[in-house]
Amino acid sequence: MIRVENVSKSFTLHNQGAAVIPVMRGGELTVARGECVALTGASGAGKSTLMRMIYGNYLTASGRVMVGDLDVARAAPREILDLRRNVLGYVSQFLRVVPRVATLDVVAEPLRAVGSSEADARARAGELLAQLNIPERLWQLSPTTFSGGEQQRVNIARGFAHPYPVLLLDEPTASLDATNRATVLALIEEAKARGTAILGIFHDEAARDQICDREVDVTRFTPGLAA
Ligand SMILES: Nc1ncnc2c1ncn2[C@@H]1O[C@H](COP(=O)(O)OP(=O)(O)OP(=O)(O)O)[C@@H](O)[C@H]1O
Repeated sequence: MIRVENVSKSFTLHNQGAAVIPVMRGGELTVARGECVALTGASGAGKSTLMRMIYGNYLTASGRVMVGDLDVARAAPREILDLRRNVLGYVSQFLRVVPRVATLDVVAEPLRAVGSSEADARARAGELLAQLNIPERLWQLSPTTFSGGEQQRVNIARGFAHPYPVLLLDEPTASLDATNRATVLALIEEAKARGTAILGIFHDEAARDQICDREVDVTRFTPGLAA
C-alpha cells in the first residue's frame, strides 16, 4: 500500500543565504496490507521528514512515493486531499482543531467527510471516546482546553474513526498512561487485522516490539550518516 522508491529531499534555508541541507538520499520503503512497519534511527535522521513526504506535506525532490495507486510526489493538491479523506490517515502527536467545535464533532468529522450518516458518525465517535476514557461530560466541549493527554486521546479517536486502508502514526502512545496505552495498542492491532497498512514512529520500544512486524532504519538514507 505504501511504496517509497529512491526518494531524496533537501531543505533550502532562504533566511540563511539559501543554504541547501540534504536530509535524505535513496529512501526506500514498502508497507503491505496488514503490516506495521516502524521507522527508526537517531534524532534528526529524517523519520518525520519521510512521514511528511508520504502525507504530502513536504515536497519530494526526486523518486516516487506511492500510496495505493497515487504517486504523492507528483499528485495535484486535489488528489492529495482526496487521498487523505478516503485512504490515508495520519495521527500526529498534537491535536490541531478549529476552536469551538465540540469534541464529539471533531472525532465524527472524518466519517462525515466520507459520507457516513450523522447518526453512525456520532455513534462511532462516542464509542471511541468512551474506549479512550474521555468522560462523556466533556464530549460537547471543545478540546482546546483539554489536558495534553486528553487532547492526544481525542486525536487518536479522530485518527481511528474512519477505517483508513493506510495509517501514519507519529508517537501514538507518547504521554499516555498504561490503560490508555493498552487501548491504543489494541486499536492498532484491530486496524492491522482488517488489513490496514501502518507506518509509525514509536519511541516506546515495548509498543514497537509488540505491534510492529519490521523496522526500517532511516539512517541508511541520511546523507553523511549512511554506512
Ligand atoms: N522544515 C525544515 N526546514 C529545514 N530543515 C528541516 C526541516 N524539517 C526537518 N529539517 C531537518 O531535517 C533533518 C531531519 O529531521 P526530522 O525531523 O525528519 O528527524 P527525525 O528523525 O524525525 O528526528 P526526531 O526523532 O528528533 O523527531 C534534521 O536535520 C532537521 O533539522
